[in-house]
Amino acid sequence: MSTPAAQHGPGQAPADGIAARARGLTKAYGSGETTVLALDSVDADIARGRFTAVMGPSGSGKSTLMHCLAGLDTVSAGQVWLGDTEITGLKDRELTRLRRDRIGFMFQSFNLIPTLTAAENITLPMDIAGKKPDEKWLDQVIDTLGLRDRLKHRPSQLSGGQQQRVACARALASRPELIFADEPTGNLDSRAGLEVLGFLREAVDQLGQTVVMVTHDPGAAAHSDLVLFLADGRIVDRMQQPTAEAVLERMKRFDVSRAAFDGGETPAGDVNLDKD
Ligand SMILES: Nc1ncnc2c1ncn2[C@@H]1O[C@H](COP(=O)(O)OP(=O)(O)OP(=O)(O)O)[C@@H](O)[C@H]1O
Repeated sequence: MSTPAAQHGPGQAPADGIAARARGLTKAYGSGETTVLALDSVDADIARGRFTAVMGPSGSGKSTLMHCLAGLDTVSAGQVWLGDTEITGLKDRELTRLRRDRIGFMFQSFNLIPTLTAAENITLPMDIAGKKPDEKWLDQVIDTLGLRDRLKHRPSQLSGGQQQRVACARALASRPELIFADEPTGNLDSRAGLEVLGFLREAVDQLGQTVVMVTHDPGAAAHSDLVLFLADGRIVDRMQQPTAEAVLERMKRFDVSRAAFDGGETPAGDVNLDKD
């Protein structure tokens, strides 16, 4: 599914159908003996109009990968494209504009403004950008998310699930090229979590959006089209059309290899450490 890095010069457009692309993406924190290699030469393609989940043990680099793909963090080496724009090397101001205009974000903690109504929260990023929302699209998003009768409520008057639906509508409002969701169900009970996952699925299937979701939950990952598994800063496996059971089984193998490693033994041997 990937094209060798050598085929891409700086700023050269990636092929159609790819919403975001990373080549040789490397991120190190700190320096000298305390250096942590959070991402180790990652190659990844995020397919347009698809729902991609990112999973892996704690500290494997999931958030760092998302932050680097979204232009929220600088990279140590390698290249990242959003659509046909190479974002590695862009200046802060250009990155801010790119994130505002082309990317939607959802976080575990909703990040809504408490003094604003649901409607105001949904359009806030566009208001800040001085852009008028496409009313037809916005109506469709609000109806798809079942928020029509909650628009005048403030976040404190909404349940967690409703607040996350508002955050989802905010992410969708500008019809972004890519939505990044970082543990979007982490603060929700299982029923509200399922609802939000269902809406993300609908955003992909019915509204044609592209979603990348970081999660620890195999059940949540099962709503995606493709799971990327990270371990020690590398993509070590991919699973198409995942089921919760298959994802859980795959995650257990990380535990086995980690336990063996911690015990000073050779890892179980069934973990696929091949990149791409
Ligand atoms: N700002 C930072 N400074 C130093 N090290 C960092 C920083 N951010 C992340 N790291 C390290 O980089 C590695 C990857 O972190 P990251 O948060 O991407 O992992 P993760 O898979 O998202 O973890 P979790 O599932 O626990 O959220 C970890 O070893 C972490 O300690």
